[in-house]
This record gives sequence, C-alpha cells and structure tokens, in this order.
Amino acid sequence: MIDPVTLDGEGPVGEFDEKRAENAIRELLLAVGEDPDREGLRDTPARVARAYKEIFAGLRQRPEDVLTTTFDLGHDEMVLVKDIEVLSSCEHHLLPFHGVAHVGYIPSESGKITGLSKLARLVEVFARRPQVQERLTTQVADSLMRILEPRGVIVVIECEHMCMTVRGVRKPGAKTITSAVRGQLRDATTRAEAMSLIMAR
Ligand SMILES: Nc1nc2c(ncn2[C@@H]2O[C@H](COP(=O)(O)OP(=O)(O)OP(=O)(O)O)[C@@H](O)[C@H]2O)c(=O)[nH]1
Ligand SMILES: [Zn+2]
Repeated sequence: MIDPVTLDGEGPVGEFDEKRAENAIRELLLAVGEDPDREGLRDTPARVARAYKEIFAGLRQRPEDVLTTTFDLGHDEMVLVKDIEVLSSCEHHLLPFHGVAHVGYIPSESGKITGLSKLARLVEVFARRPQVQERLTTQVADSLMRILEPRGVIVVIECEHMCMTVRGVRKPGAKTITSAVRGQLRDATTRAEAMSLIMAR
C-alpha cells in the first residue's frame, strides 16, 4: 500500500470514488456562492471528478509497473533524458505546478538499461499524485536506484507553481529547482558533467 504520509509506497491505493468527488465539487460550488444546478454548472461536478481521476492516476500506479523493460546492453556510461514535461499538483493548494524534469543514471556493472520512455513514465507515476516538488524529485531518484540498481542517479526538476502565480504572492515566472543525486553521481566530476549536460540549451 502507498504510505499516506510519504506517498512513497508500492500502491495501488483503493479505487477512485467518483461519486464522492462529485459530491465534494457540488459542495464547493455551493460554498463559493454558486448554483450547481444552473445550466452551465450542471455537469461540472462529474467533469471535475473525472479530471481529478486523471490528475491523481499515479496514486494507483507503482514505479515497478512502468520500469518493466530492461535490456543488458553493456553500456556503462551515463544515460540522460532531458526536458521531460512535468505536470503535477501541489498538495498544499491542489493547484498545478508544471515544468521539466531531467533524469540521468549510470547503469549497473552489467549494463542494465531501461527504455528511454520509461524514465518519462516514471516521472508521471509520481507527478500524478498530490505532491511537493522535493518529494517528487526524491521519489523518482530513489525508485530508479531501487529497481534498476544503477551506479548512480541524478534527477533535476524545474517548475513554476500556480499557487505562486494565480494567488498568494503572485510571482509569475519564478522557478523552483530541486535535485536528487545518488551513488556515483555524487562524485564532483561526474556530477559536474551531468549538470553541464542538463544546463546546456
Ligand atoms: N517546499 C515546497 N513548498 C511548496 C510546494 N508547493 C507549494 N508550496 C508552498 O507551500 C506553502 C504553504 O504555506 P502556508 O503558509 O501554509 O499557505 P498559504 O497561506 O497559502 O501560503 P502563501 O502561498 O504564502 O500565501 C507556500 O509557501 C507554498 O509556496 C512545493 O512543491 N514545495
Ligand atoms: Zn501550493
């Protein structure tokens, strides 16, 4: 089961309760002073419930479900996929944060490699949950270390948080950058090489 605090678990959690989500959205519309029965809003609770089902689909997925394909290519140098689009939701305001993730690893001695698309799928598993950017970053790094047993991992995520743009402090354009570095990628030279590849435009 997924740990409800760290959300770091193996999943899947229970089924998405669409009816309950619909009722909650109806309540929210009433709370803001709207009429959920007026024509334009009549289908909104069901629509929003379906949207949340999609947005939080990662709660019902495990990293093992996507890191399936591995090959022994004997490649033992760094593999880095840059600019993977990230669309997640901050758990404080349930507003989106979006940007990019860069995920790199140095394969195990045996050269155990995964499909490139699987790194993007792994980001999705953790992004589609109520999140904070720091946890998203470490969960991607730690699950890669656990499942692929590489010699090192680097994950850098750059996002803009809607809760800082549409409300509150209102600072559009401010970017948050988080990183998680594991194993041999902690060595200064290797880390510097990875960072220069990540920062190169
Ligand atoms: N560390 C971290 N903070 C986040 C993330 N997403 C949102 N936050 C912050 O969570 C904090 C919640 O602060 P609170 O003071 O409880 O909430 P608030 O009154 O709505 O805060 P303001 O946004 O400053 O108006 C805010 O500072 C947000 O910017 C994230 O991914 N990581
Ligand atoms: Zn927020």
